[in-house]
Amino acid sequence: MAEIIDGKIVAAEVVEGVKKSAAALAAHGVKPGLAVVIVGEDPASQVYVANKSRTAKECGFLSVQHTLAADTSEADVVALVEALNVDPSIHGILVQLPLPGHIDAGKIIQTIAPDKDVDGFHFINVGKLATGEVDTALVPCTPFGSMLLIERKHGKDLSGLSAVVVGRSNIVGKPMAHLLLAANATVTIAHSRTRDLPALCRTADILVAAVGRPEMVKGDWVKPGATVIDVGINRIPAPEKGEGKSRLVGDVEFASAEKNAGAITPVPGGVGPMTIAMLMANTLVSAHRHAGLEYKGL
Ligand SMILES: Nc1nc2c(c(=O)[nH]1)N[C@@H](CN(C=O)c1ccc(C(=O)N[C@@H](CCC(=O)O)C(=O)O)cc1)CN2
Ligand SMILES: [Mg+2]
Repeated sequence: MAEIIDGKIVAAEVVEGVKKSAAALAAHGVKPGLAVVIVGEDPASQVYVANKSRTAKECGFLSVQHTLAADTSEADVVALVEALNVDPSIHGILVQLPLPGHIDAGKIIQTIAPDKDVDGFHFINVGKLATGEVDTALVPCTPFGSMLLIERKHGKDLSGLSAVVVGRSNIVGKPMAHLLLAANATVTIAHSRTRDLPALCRTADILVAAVGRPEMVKGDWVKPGATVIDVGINRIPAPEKGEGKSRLVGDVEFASAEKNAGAITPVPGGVGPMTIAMLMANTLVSAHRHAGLEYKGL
């Protein structure tokens, strides 16, 4: 049976480190500031945003939340982001996704000042990551957190290891592949058009599932001893828990995969908590950079 990688424990360690470093920054008169923008009332987004704001406060940050009505115009969201871009008390700006359909998420993301883009979605940060400038980029939180879990298992140098990333999203799949590549892994990105996906997955020493399809990756797709990072968070009906009840599952069929894997992240409690922890780390990094200070963390 696989070792279960507990993301809650690692995330708590990251947050603890951020707290200490934020306290040290206070001696320089710097208080990291995180602004979180949410448009509309998507219940899951509301929970994530509340967790982000709460964790930021726990870290000793200035935590500002802007809650906008679902019918807010794109121009008004742009204007808010532009105001935050020039607000010296704010070092990190995050616009919660998804946005309502009438707002072009790409336009909003490209409006965020790259040096405050703690989600790491701006073209500048994407380009830095893709060209190996990881040290000056802001790295997307979910892949960054996944990478930290992989590092805990395999160290920082993945030379000789083969990694398969299932999913090619801009938010997870592509940045994940770049981080693995930067760590010297031999990386393949797989997706819905990949031929014989099970066979490809079976070649992976590190298998990252980020497709958003409940329990798609089966246990017999996992090479014996592989490290499996499940990025999926899917809510599915759970009639066994009662009428109308649901439960969370990942993109990996956990019960069968844990029999083959050497180590595996659970859902919930794996990658999810790392996303919020790494957001804190990114905000801290940004606050250091804005103050002209070096951050030697993580
Ligand atoms: N602007 C952004 N929007 C979104 C991001 C993002 O990184 N930036 N990621 C996701 C949502 N997300 C954070 O925003 C997020 C999702 C899940 C978790 C998490 O801790 N999940 C728990 C389970 C939670 C539950 O019970 O529902 C877990 O996996 O243990 C944290 C953050 C989309 N939008
Ligand atoms: Mg849209």
